[in-house]
Amino acid sequence: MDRKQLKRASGPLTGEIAIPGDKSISHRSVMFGAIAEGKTTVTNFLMGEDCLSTISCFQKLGVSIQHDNEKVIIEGKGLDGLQEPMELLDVGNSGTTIRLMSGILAGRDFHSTLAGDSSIAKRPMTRVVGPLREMGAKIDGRSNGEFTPISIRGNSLKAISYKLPVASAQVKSSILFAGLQAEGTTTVIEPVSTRDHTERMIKRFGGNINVDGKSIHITGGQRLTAADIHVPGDISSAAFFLVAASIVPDSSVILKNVGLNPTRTGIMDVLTNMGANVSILDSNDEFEPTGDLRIEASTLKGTTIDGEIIPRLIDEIPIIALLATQAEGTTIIKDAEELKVKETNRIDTVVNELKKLGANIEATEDGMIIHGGAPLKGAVVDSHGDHRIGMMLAVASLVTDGAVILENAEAIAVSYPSFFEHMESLTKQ
Ligand SMILES: O=C(O)C1=C[C@@H](OP(=O)(O)O)[C@@H](O)[C@H](O)C1
Ligand SMILES: C=C(OP(=O)(O)O)C(=O)O
Repeated sequence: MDRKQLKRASGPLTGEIAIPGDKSISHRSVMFGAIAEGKTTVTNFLMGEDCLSTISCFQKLGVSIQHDNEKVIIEGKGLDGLQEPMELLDVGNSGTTIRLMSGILAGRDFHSTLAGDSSIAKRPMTRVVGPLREMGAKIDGRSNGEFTPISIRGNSLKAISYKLPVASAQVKSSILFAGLQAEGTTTVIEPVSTRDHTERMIKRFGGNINVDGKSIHITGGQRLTAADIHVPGDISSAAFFLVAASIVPDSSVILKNVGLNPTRTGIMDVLTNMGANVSILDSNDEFEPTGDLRIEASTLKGTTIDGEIIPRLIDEIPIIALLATQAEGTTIIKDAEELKVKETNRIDTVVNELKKLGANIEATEDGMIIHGGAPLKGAVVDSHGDHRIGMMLAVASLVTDGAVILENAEAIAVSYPSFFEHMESLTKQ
């Protein structure tokens, strides 16, 4: 357990940093590289613990994967190249790993067992187990497959048409991976659009996928071919410094190489609505759009965040809650009940930890209400093993009167191992 003492910023945040690779895209680059035919080279891969769990699971499935810093080389032998693992597939803390891999394993004719840490053990799996069983996979697990460990005996699959009960890119992607192996055309219908990295990557690896509004169609039996992937920086990681520079007076920071896929840029819309001073300096539209961002401190006002924007910023809600404590007026976050099934119940952890710092914040059934302007003070706070809560609290320490002691700070390595280095580089005068 790592206890870290953090201090208020002694001046503005200045300088520039290159944001590390996107977690969602890094996971998918290994998954597609492993099931495609040929050598896939991935650059700017996120060396966070979650993505390393994905690499280790595919190595246990017999895939040769080498990595050296942010470069990963995967020798794909097609879906049929995956082999029955001799060991448990340990997904660590990563929901994306277990949910997406389940879709791949559902169509493989062998047995595998997946489990992870104590947080994964509490996260719901029926959302993927249900549709994968409908397609023909045999899956069992604790509480009839709702919780890990889950074991999968893959099978020949049949296509389904599936209306997602929750807006979840993980569930969508899991079914698309199974659909790639099923007989016929699988359709997934989303209630609200979610991140589309899987769809983009299927095309990048030479596959066919048809997106018609919120309906996505994929035909089984396709063979994918290796591709080179340069992973853009993670906007969900950039979000912590977008907020830090917005709330520490006189700051001016440049964040290089940030992924700007429109299904992920809800934070930019919220910053703009709240009066933040953020601009895109230079952008590039490759298979995933990217750009450099400039952010300067400004006066902020409260806003309402609800409806279709929620999946576009779901992982940024903890840091948006902190932003709202520094704004004039009230911020209301609604339609975000999915926060309850993340690494922690992020409605409760955000509210409880920010209250310890003196924030005027209350939990609601599907979000939270934040009354801005209450001065924040030092306290002992806890990430509860949730990387995004840990980083939000570390950013909060820049504006508290008095030191913040952060318990379980090590969780941050799940998605942003160089977070404290970057924070130091921007805060040193
Ligand atoms: O597909 C992905 O890479 C992710 C989807 C989201 O989860 P849900 O699909 O459960 O909303 C997000 O919270 C998670 O961090 C990554
Ligand atoms: C929810 C997250 O990830 P996962 O579901 O992959 O654990 C996250 O990174 O905030």
